[in-house]
Amino acid sequence: MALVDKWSGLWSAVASFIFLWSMLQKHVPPSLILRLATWSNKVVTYFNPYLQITINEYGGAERFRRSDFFKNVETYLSDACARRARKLKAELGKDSKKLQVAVDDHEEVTDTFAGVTLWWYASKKTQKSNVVSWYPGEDERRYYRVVFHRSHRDLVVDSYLPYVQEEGRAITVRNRQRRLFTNNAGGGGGGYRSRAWSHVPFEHPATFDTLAMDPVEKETVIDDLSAFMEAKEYYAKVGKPWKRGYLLYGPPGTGKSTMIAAMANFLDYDVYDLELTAVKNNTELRKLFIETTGKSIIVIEDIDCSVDLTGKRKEKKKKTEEEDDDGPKPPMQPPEKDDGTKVTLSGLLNFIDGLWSACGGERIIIFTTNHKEKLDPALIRRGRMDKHIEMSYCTFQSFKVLARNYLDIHDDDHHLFPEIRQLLEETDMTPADVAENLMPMSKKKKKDADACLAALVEALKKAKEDAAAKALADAKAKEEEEAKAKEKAAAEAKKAEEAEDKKDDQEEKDKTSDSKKVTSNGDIKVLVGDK
Ligand SMILES: Nc1ncnc2c1ncn2[C@@H]1O[C@H](COP(=O)(O)OP(=O)(O)OP(=O)(O)O)[C@@H](O)[C@H]1O
Repeated sequence: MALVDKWSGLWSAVASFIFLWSMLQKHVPPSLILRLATWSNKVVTYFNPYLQITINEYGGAERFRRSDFFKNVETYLSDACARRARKLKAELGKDSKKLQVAVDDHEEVTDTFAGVTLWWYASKKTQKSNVVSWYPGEDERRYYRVVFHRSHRDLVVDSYLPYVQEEGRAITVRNRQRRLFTNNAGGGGGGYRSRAWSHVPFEHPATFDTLAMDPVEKETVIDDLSAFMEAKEYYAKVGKPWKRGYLLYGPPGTGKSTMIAAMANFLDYDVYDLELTAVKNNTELRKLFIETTGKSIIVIEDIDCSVDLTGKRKEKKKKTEEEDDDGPKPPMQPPEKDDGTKVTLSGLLNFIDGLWSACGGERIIIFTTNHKEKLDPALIRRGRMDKHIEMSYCTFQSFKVLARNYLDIHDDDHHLFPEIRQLLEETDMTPADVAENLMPMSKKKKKDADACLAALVEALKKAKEDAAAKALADAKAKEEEEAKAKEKAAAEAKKAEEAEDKKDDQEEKDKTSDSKKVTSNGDIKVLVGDK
């Protein structure tokens, strides 16, 4: 009965308020109503201890683009607070295969930061526009609103919101589908909407666990990458762009590309595979670089074969040295010209450490080569290529990684291991060739570790025999070449000796005939010959 009384009291109060309000609107001028509303707002604000901050989906400098801050808040709330919400929505992200679950509109969730409670509220407002929207929902603008006690204003503005922004960004990076980019021929300069890079999802499964290489060297690379990732402030402090260069060198099939994939997976970076032969000139190269994003690895494979960047300076230098030895100094060599028709060494050096290499930050540049000695020293000096990593033939340590990957052998006591260790020390076989031997012989046949290892032993023995035969043939060829050279030198020496003898004989003959002339003529002038 008491409850019914309370409700009827409330309804009558509401009804009185509505009546009063309608009377007020009828009899009081609108300017006074506006002033009354402003005052009442002020009174409410004065007594309300809570503040609110709104983060709009569009607005400010980003009128036509979804605000990054809004996206980061959305990601943060989905990750940190969605579990506490009762109304959620699920969407398939643009770049992600993962289902993204977010807090639904008109739903409130709480969060705590440094012991302070905050309330988040998601909602949307409809744009008032005369223009008919093209897509359903286009005129709706969503926003997030955070409410907190006014005593925590500084904490929220200075610490909490930047934290939400950073966390949201980090979660986005963790969840995104990474991409493998390749440059389009012509640098994407083919008109409207043409792009410099095309991409596919990056799904290479290689990791440092599956990479076969010397464990100590592997650890050094991992440490180096970890230090790079965490060194944002250090690079800023010393005034260097946040980038690092790696040179991977070694024979084909030793795992250079596999190492790049392992690095990308370790760092969670995108990969830009730059095909230099498809780049027209330095301008295009610069454009390609500018269009890369941060948190990426830029790779130029087989740099020695990509463009003629290697020999020119050396040839010029050699020529200059030869001419120095032989006589007059040549005129100064002109610097390598950029006539806009090719990528030059200086263009590539600019690409690595030019001014614009600082934009975006957090980039790794990797060159690979099978012939380190062919590269211009300027290209690979420390500071440009900070770390040189040699990928070598398969060692026993590397083999053990491959045996674990391919055959699930986790201990060292397989009876064939000692023989394999011995053979690997005696012969050069790339990890690619070792891996090939560890693959199951046919799809139908069950993978048999013993059979695979036996096949590897045979392959190693054969490789050893082939190498020995080749070394023998090479030595024989060298011996024959040396013998031939010796023979040739001896023949030439003999020829020279004979020529010398002939010359001496002739001189002797000439002397005899001249002296005869003197005796018969008795004329002194005839002594110097026929002249
Ligand atoms: N060190 C390694 N660890 C694990 N697998 C390897 C390794 N080296 C080679 N492989 C295997 O051999 C294949 C070829 O290796 P990869 O392409 O990485 O060699 P590369 O040195 O880049 O060769 P190239 O110089 O010809 O480009 C890889 O797909 C991988 O299966």
